[in-house]
Amino acid sequence: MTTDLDRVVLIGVAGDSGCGKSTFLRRLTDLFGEEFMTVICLDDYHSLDRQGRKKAGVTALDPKANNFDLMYEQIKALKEGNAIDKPIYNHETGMIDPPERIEPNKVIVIEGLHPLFDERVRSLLDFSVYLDISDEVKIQWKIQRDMAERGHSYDDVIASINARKPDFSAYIEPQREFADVVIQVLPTQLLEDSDLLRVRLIQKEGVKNFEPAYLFDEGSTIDWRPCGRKLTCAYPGIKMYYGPDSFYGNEVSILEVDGQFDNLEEMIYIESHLSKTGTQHYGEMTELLLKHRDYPGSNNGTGLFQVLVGLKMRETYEKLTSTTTKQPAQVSS
Ligand SMILES: Nc1ncnc2c1ncn2[C@@H]1O[C@H](COP(=O)(O)OP(=O)(O)OP(=O)(O)O)[C@@H](O)[C@H]1O
Ligand SMILES: O=C(CO)[C@H](O)[C@H](O)COP(=O)(O)O
Repeated sequence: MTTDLDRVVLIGVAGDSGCGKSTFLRRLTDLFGEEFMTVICLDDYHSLDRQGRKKAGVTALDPKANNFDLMYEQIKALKEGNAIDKPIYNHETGMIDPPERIEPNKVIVIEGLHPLFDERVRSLLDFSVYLDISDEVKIQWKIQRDMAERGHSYDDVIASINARKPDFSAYIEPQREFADVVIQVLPTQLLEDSDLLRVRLIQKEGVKNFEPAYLFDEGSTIDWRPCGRKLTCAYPGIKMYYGPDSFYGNEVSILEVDGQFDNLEEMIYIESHLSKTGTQHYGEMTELLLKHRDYPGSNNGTGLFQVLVGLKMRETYEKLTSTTTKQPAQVSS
């Protein structure tokens, strides 16, 4: 087929199941538009179905249960502007369904357990994020969802997290090293036994087409307590941090928010102290948060950083597409 797409931009969203990938993708849709963004769930590249995994004694997180050759070939084809016939993993039956045709699009997002696992797939990505949820928080979120919506017991939830843990540590978590940004979600340091969150945005330095966002003064180290006249906060307030660090031996800069925002309208105060956010007009970040105040995490650092990472993805997209000189339409067999 031929396509008039000048440049297909490929984004990777990595993380365990139940770590907020769908919420993040809904926020991305606001920025790219549903029509121009196609999401591919990498569960569709499971090579073993549920029964096959049971027989082989492997989990879906194990590379042996996934077809990375096909993943690479198909993602590469999409990036080159060609349509693919992608397999479908059916979560209801646990079986592999007949394939579906996927056309290339301006933005292709590959999301799931392994977008950064295979070196060949990784090399195709234009920007990537890893959603890094600490065990304590993962348990909290899974309990909320799986007990309330899926009828699982507390013990089921803990058992399923524990059963996945060895493969998660072996195959999923190490992908953090390769992400351009990591959104790390940890329990608060402001109070003991609280469900408040401390959220860190770990931004890799030196990545092409990506300049990390910063607070006040680029490259310095800042501790900021923004609560006061311009930001109302309930006890124990909010603590923000910005500074340089190293992560898997890479130079990074970290932005951090610990605590919860009481009045989302006042987010403009925080936004006006952040720079290189990728916004296209003053207050855009606050507007995007306010648009979906009902999404989980909108009143803490998870929502704020998901929006910020989305804006940086859009900025990367703009940079890549504005520098592309128009190529003749591709012809493939
Ligand atoms: N920022 C957040 N704050 C609080 N809870 C959250 C947050 N993000 C997600 N959750 C909780 O985790 C659940 C799973 O979120 P989401 O569906 O976005 O994750 P997912 O990674 O797409 O999951 P899956 O792959 O299992 O579909 C939500 O229903 C919600 O209960
Ligand atoms: O980690 C997962 C990603 O969503 C799933 O557990 C994996 O895809 C297997 O799915 P299922 O449990 O429905 O067979």
